[in-house]
Amino acid sequence: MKELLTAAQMRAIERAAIESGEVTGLELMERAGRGVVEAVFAQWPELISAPQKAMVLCGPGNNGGDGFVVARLLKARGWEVKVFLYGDPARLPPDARVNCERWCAMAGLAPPDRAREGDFAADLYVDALFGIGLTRPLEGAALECIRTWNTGRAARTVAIDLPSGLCSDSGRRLGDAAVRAALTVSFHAPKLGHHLASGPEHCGRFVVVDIGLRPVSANGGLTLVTAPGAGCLTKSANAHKYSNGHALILTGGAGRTGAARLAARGALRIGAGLVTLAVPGSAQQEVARQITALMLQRLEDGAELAALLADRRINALCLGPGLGVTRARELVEVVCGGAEPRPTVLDADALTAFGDTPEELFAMLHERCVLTPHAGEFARLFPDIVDKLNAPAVKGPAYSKVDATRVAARQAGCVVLFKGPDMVIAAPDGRCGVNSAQYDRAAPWLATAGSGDVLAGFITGLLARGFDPMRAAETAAWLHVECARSFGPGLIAEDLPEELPKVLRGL
Ligand SMILES: NC(=O)C1=CN([C@@H]2O[C@H](COP(=O)(O)OP(=O)(O)OC[C@H]3O[C@@H](n4cnc5c(N)ncnc54)[C@H](O)[C@@H]3O)[C@@H](O)[C@H]2O)[C@@H](O)CC1
Ligand SMILES: Nc1ncnc2c1ncn2[C@@H]1O[C@H](COP(=O)(O)OP(=O)(O)O)[C@@H](O)[C@H]1O
Ligand SMILES: [K+]
Repeated sequence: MKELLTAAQMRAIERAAIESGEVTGLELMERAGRGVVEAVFAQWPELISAPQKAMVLCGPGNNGGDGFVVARLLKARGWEVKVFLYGDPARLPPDARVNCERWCAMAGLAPPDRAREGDFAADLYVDALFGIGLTRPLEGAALECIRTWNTGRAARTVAIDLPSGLCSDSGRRLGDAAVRAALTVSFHAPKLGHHLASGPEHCGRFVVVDIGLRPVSANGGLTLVTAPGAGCLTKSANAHKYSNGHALILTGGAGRTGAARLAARGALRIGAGLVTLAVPGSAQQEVARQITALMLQRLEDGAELAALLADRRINALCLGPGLGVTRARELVEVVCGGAEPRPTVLDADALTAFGDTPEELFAMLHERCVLTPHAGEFARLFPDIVDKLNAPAVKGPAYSKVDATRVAARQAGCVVLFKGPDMVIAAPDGRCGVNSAQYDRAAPWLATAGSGDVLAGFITGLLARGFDPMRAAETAAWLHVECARSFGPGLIAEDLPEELPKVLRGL
């Protein structure tokens, strides 16, 4: 598990290290600047051989301080470096001021309106305007300069810590402009904003450098979802099929069974011992023609479902994919309303069915449910939360997808998995993970019809295998992205379950 930090947590870690006497703020700033220069040369090796020209835009805080270090290190290598300061040198914080003075002893400073005149076409542009300290939109000369960089010549733009204009805790632009970097170099650990919302689009390539701070676990359980332990998905040698669980997936009527079949295939591939599709009579032939290892059970209505659930070996359910909203509404009430409710994934139509009456759904849900809304479904169930998320971000820290999903999980009383490349998974107890399909894990091929149905099936299969809901959702989501990356271009939803064995072998 890799932690994702808020700006406040990062500051606390830095403060603790400085107060303990382990390191000075000045030394941390030097390491940060050195880390940026090394990352720049790793990204653009063509800059190493001969001195080049750099333009460094420093801001009024410690992000600016890092910029002065970078400027000095490049100049020491013979580069021609121009530094522009947005702010009053006399009001810089102490470490940044020391580095500003060191720079001024070597060369001059210019005001930022000069940084956009275009009289100095640089080989490298360094954004050291704002990092984790940005609290309001860019304005004045800073804004003008960033706009020029974005529209103009600045192909090699490196952002120090965070592209200026981006909120560190939410990944949202404060106001409407933020640096579009080709490379972003952050320190110690990724921040939320590097992975959420517009963050990845602005960061370009993203690198975290070690500046010698000790790992501390102080963030209330917010992690980047990473590979599950190799052992947790194996099957025990002496298990029989029922010890791996029995998942029940409910389908809609004729012509609408594809989505549930995709989910069922996913549940089976991820290792549920048995998977049954519960099908209305109208669709029985259609489904029977399509399946082999999957089992089929005719099921017309809620009364028949209640009777079927007398079989306690059915230990996980999936409702929603292709179910139809009328059937979904009836069946969800049976599944969630009964005594001893079972682990259940509610997706697609099972969520839409309660779009007008989310409170009725929440009243039935229990802590072993998992809701898997995409943005549209999330907005129908949690309109107030989405209003906050959609309100213009003008003040940092801005309301984030993590805030939204955490509140949704508390309201619903169960795990909520909010889809997207910046997927957030939250439990009502505050645990929260971000399954980021970005940077090295980008999986754009997942934007294909039916991929969400497979994800619902993966989660259901893991619930059947006895995973707790939060772990089932995180593990399934991680594997889902890995299947897409492993298959690559041309992926369609059917390929995801078929790619899973290869991904599992690689764990
Ligand atoms: N926290 C740490 O552990 C480390 C921090 N370092 C650097 O320090 C940075 C954080 O420094 P700071 O806390 O000084 O924050 P910043 O340098 O990001 O900027 C904060 C300053 O800008 C002002 N400000 C915010 N929004 C503004 C706007 N729109 N227009 C004008 N002024 C605005 C704030 O009032 C504050 O004075 C990090 O991003 C990183 O680059 C590094 O030196 C390494 C270690
Ligand atoms: N560009 C993308 N990058 C990574 N993952 C994506 C992207 N677009 C969609 N996804 C993922 O694909 C799945 C789509 O689910 P959903 O919207 O429910 O589609 P469907 O209903 O067609 O199955 C989700 O897991 C979502 O997170
Ligand atoms: K920056």
